[in-house]
Amino acid sequence: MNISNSRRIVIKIGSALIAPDQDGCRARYLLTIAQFIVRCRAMGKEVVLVSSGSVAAGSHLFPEDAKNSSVVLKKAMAAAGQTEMMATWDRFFDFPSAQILLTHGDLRDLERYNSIRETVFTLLEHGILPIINENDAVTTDELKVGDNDNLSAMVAAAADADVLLMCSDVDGLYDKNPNLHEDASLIPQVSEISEDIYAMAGCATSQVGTGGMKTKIEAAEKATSHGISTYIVNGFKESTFEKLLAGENPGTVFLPYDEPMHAQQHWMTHTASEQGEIIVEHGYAEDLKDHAEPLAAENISHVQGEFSVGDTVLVRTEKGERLAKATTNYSSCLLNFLAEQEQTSDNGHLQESIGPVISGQDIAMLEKS
Ligand SMILES: Nc1ncnc2c1ncn2[C@@H]1O[C@H](COP(=O)(O)OP(=O)(O)O)[C@@H](O)[C@H]1O
Ligand SMILES: N[C@@H](CCC(=O)OP(=O)(O)O)C(=O)O
Repeated sequence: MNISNSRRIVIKIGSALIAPDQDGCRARYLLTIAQFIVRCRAMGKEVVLVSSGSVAAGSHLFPEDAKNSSVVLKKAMAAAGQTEMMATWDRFFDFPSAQILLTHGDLRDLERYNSIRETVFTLLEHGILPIINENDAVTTDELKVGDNDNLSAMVAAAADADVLLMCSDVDGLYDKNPNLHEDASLIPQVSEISEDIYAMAGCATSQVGTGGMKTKIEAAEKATSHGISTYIVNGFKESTFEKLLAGENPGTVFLPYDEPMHAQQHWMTHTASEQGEIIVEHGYAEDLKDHAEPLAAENISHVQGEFSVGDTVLVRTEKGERLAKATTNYSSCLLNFLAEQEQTSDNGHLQESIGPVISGQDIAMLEKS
């Protein structure tokens, strides 16, 4: 899938494009991108914008030495800069735009995840451009995504997009950092994201970037597993967007999985956070590596953490090998109770009435790490 034959596109814009001088938002590079968005919509495509830049836009309101500041000041910068960033985008369009601020806490809660989907779909139905950013002002270490590359991939999956465009300050993924190596070569296409691909990615070197190339590859892994064609392109070049509209690849394209994960499995694998752990016995662990099958209480060695029915849990071995993430049908309290009962009576009848601890279709196998 490319831009010319796509239906719904998520475009991620990095900080360096919004606030290139780290001195408030600048239209310098945004006009071309705004025109691209307008042309996509005129072609009948739906667009969702994930925009970084609130911290970079707000930093000039604080003392110069605050730029490498504490988390608290960065949150204040984000809150102040978000207003400026939204106003900057809104000035380019003669159609309305809408602000959506998210944390990972929102995305990993299935009820809130579905609520986000409903809001995005409703905005798109009414011709309103959703502009999404991480809610830096309220997020915490435990709740945050931390970079808009991964956020844009989660948004693309939630929005059922068919293309994710990550616009950066380089042409695409190179075999090594092009800002540090003159002999770096651009990689036009990635059909499988392997450890070798990750090994090429260094960190951000711009003054304002957060994610670097590693987070873009993580994002590509999330999006392609959901069947989304993912591009890393140079947002600073006008030619980038002309080529995209012509159906060409101006940067690096990550090809989508031939057999994408089902939506629920994708959400569990890439967005949900495990609320606890179920440690399984060796026999079940070995069977699970072949195929996902229901988990019964007798296959459980023990549980860790506290979780409720319907929560996402990690299924792992005694040695810590992460096997799968799954939706549990039993709370940790009930599983611990069953474990105590096992010594005294047969609780098989209880399981017959409730069913398996984990149903086969609620298991998302994890890639061997
Ligand atoms: N293998 C690589 N290919 C391309 N860029 C790389 C690579 N490794 C590290 N980088 C760095 O990643 C930067 C892009 O990430 P980042 O600064 O976070 O951009 P953005 O703000 O657009 O997300 C590039 O400017 C480059 O310095
Ligand atoms: N929520 C942050 C996003 C930070 C971020 O991911 O920046 P970048 O690596 O430039 O896309 C902000 O608006 O500054």
